[in-house]
Order: sequence, then structure tokens, then C-alpha cells
Amino acid sequence: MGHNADAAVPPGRRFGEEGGRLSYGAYLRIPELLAQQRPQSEAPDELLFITIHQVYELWFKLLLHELEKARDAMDGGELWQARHQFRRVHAVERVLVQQVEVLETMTPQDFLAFRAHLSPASGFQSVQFRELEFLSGLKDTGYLARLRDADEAELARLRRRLDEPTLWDAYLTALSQRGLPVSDDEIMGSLLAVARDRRSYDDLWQLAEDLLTHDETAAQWRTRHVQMVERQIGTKSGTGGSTGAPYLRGRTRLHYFPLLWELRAWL
Ligand code: HEM
Ligand SMILES: N[C@@H](CC(=O)c1ccccc1NC=O)C(=O)O
Repeated sequence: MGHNADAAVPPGRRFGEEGGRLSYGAYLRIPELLAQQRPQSEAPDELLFITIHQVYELWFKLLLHELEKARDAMDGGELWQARHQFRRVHAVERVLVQQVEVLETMTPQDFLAFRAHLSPASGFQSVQFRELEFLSGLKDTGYLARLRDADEAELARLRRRLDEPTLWDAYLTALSQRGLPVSDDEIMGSLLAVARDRRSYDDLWQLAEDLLTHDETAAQWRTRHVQMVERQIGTKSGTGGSTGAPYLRGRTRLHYFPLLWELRAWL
């Protein structure tokens, strides 16, 4: 058994090495990535805290990319394409909920060993998290004021998200492309028509279910996050200046697509 697995491949023809320069670390920018964890303290769990947040932000970046594609596909009437993106979105969102467990292995005592170093930073300032909310349809401009230290590029991204169509806007476009009226007065009737005539509208029904799952998984994350918060800081207020758990509990009741939930009562 030799290690020369590519002995049969002519030199210089190995896939991905056409330029002869690419390697794992260079392609994935591993040295750059691994240089981004800079604890503010000597506390042993601060590396965990930084790593987990960075992992979240990477997934947020991918989710924004996939959700934009889903929105544009709905807008263009390519419902199968939107559903394909949503399958990936849901899988990533389940990972986001699951990985709360990793940070929960930290004890509150170990968190307190570096918590004071974090203030006044907090999850309030996650620009991508707010972008996800805006893109999903929860456009609350009040959060722009809470983003201390956001740079011009980040503010511009958020303003763009406020101006651009949401997932819900794109779903309404998809409904109207099929001849269903979407005015405020008529929309519930159209959603009911879709639900009741699966033979004609199954693709629109399935897509609404995909939107609902996205909404539901976001709510699961909020619930999981506040459980972790209660476990870590109890009734203390947050480093970002909110009441902490009470503020976050209030946000677990939010819905991106309230009409899809209301629909259930009318079926
Ligand atoms: C020890 C773990 C954590 C604690 C104690 C905690 C605590 C808090 C608190 C108290 C808030 C309210 C804002 C404030 O006043 O500070 C908040 C908001 C937030 N946190 Fe965390 N957090 C933790 C971990 C995480 C993680 C891993 C993420 C992942 C990105 C995250 C993302 C967020 C986001 C996005 C918000 C804003 C939520 C909203 O406005 O609805 N947090 N967190
Ligand atoms: N807001 C948290 C601190 C915290 O969790 C945090 C601090 C800085 C950057 C991200 C954070 N994560 C979520 O809020 C607290 O009050 O303990």
C-alpha cells in the first residue's frame, strides 16, 4: 500500500491544481481563519465563546445567500428552485438550534470570568442576524439605533435590506403570477384557495410550508437562546442594555409570516 494514490494521473493534471498553487489551506484561507480568535482575557472558556459566535456568523452568511436565492426564485416564478434553497436553509437552521448545546457546556461561573470584558458588546450588534430578520419580513428600523460601532458598509447593507423585497413579498408575487389576488383584503382568501385546492396549487402550498418551517425554526432558536441566557445570567440585565431574559422571551413570540399561522384557524 503506497501513498502515491495519484500515480496514474499525469503530473500537472490533478483536479484543482491546474495552476499548481492551490492547497487546502490556501483555498480555504485556514491561516487567516485561525488568526481571528483573540480572547480579551485569560479565562479558559473565552475561546469557546468566540468560536461559537464566529461559527454562527458564518452560517448566517450562508443563510442570507440561500434566502436571497429563494426570494429571487419565488419572484421569478421558479418555485422548485426556491424549495431547493429552503431545504438547505432548514438544515442549516436545525444546526443553529443544535449547537446552542455546545455553549451550554460552559458554567455560569466560567462565563462570569470574562463577561465583564464583553460589555457593552452584545448580540444586539449582529448585523447579519438583523439582515436575516429584515429579509424574512421583520423590518424593525428601531434596531439601527442599537448598532453602536456599525461601520458605513454595515449600515448600508441594513438599509438595502429595508428597501428590498422580503420573502413574504416574493411569495405574494408568486401567488399573483398564478392569478391569485394578494391585496390586504383578499390575501387570506387566496391562501385558503391554495390550501384547499392542492391539485392546482400544491407547489404554492409546499412553498408556504417551507416559509412556515423557516419561521418555526427561527422561533426555536430564539427559545433555545433565551433558555441558555437564563442558565448563564438568570435575571441579570444584558451587556447590550436590555432587561436580558425578559426582553428575549418577548421576542420568542414573533412571527415572520403571521398570516400563515392565522390561516390554520380558518382551515
Ligand atoms: C452565554 C451565552 C449568551 C448569553 C448570556 C447571551 C445573552 C444575550 C442577551 C442578554 C441579549 C439581549 C441583549 C442585551 O441586552 O445584551 C442577547 C441578544 C442576542 N444574542 Fe445572545 N447571548 C449568548 C449567546 C449568544 C450566541 C451564541 C449568539 C449567536 C449568534 C447570540 C446572539 C444574539 C443575538 C442575535 C441577539 C439579539 C436578539 C434580538 O434582538 O432578538 N447570543 N443575548
Ligand atoms: N449579552 C450577553 C453577552 C453576550 O452574550 C455577547 C457579548 C458580546 C458578543 C456577543 C454576545 N452574544 C450574545 O448576546 C450578556 O449580557 O451576558
